Amino acid sequence: MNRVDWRALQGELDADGVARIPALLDAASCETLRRLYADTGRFRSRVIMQRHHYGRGEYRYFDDPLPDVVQALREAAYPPLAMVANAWAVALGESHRYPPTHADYIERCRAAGQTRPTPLLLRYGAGDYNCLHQDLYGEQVFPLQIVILLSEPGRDFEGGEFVLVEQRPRMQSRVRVVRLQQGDAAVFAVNRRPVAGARGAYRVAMRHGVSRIESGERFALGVIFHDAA
Ligand SMILES: O=C(O)CCC(=O)C(=O)O
Ligand SMILES: [Fe+2]
Repeated sequence: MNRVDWRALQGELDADGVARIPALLDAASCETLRRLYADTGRFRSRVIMQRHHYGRGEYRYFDDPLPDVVQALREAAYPPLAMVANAWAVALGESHRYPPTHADYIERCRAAGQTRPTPLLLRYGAGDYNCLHQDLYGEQVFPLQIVILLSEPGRDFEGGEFVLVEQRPRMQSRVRVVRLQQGDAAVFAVNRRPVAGARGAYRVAMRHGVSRIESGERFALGVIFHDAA
């Protein structure tokens, strides 16, 4: 995490609501995380997406204690992202502010009854997809999250692109495909973000999802900063 240029990333997030971090994890770490999927004792729950009309595929929410790499990622990425989150709150005229450390923020989630960890591993096979959605789990919402692709496109799977859709006021929706390679991360807006307009900032709603996996198997790690009720 030390090599991440947070300043540049903050600028990209302000401009686009999404930023890529190339090679955040090396291939060995990706493989280790991918293999954890079968280790059912590490997870608090499993979701079969088609049962809830979330798409097709499945995911598992990690239980406490989180894997070291996930815990470290949450702690290291939170402070620079909280600066963006606070600037967005100011721009949107919202009064809440995010505390400087993730431990402080988790205390706030706990006080709101959001005590269950939200980092997750997702597994998709051929024909699977993830419908456009927002990862909201209670009143406490940290407005940025991270996804890391654990499989290699072209080698492990085809299709399965991460997409973001922006709904701007009185305009038609706009889609962005974020091309990731194994180990790359995307940082993106969870539910809304400010966009500078002629008369101050306006609010843009964001949703994300994954297009159909055409073949092979695709794993991803999702790191969400608020916990769940
Ligand atoms: O599989 C993906 O790339 C997206 C997963 C997702 O929806 C998330 O991490 O919140
Ligand atoms: Fe998601």
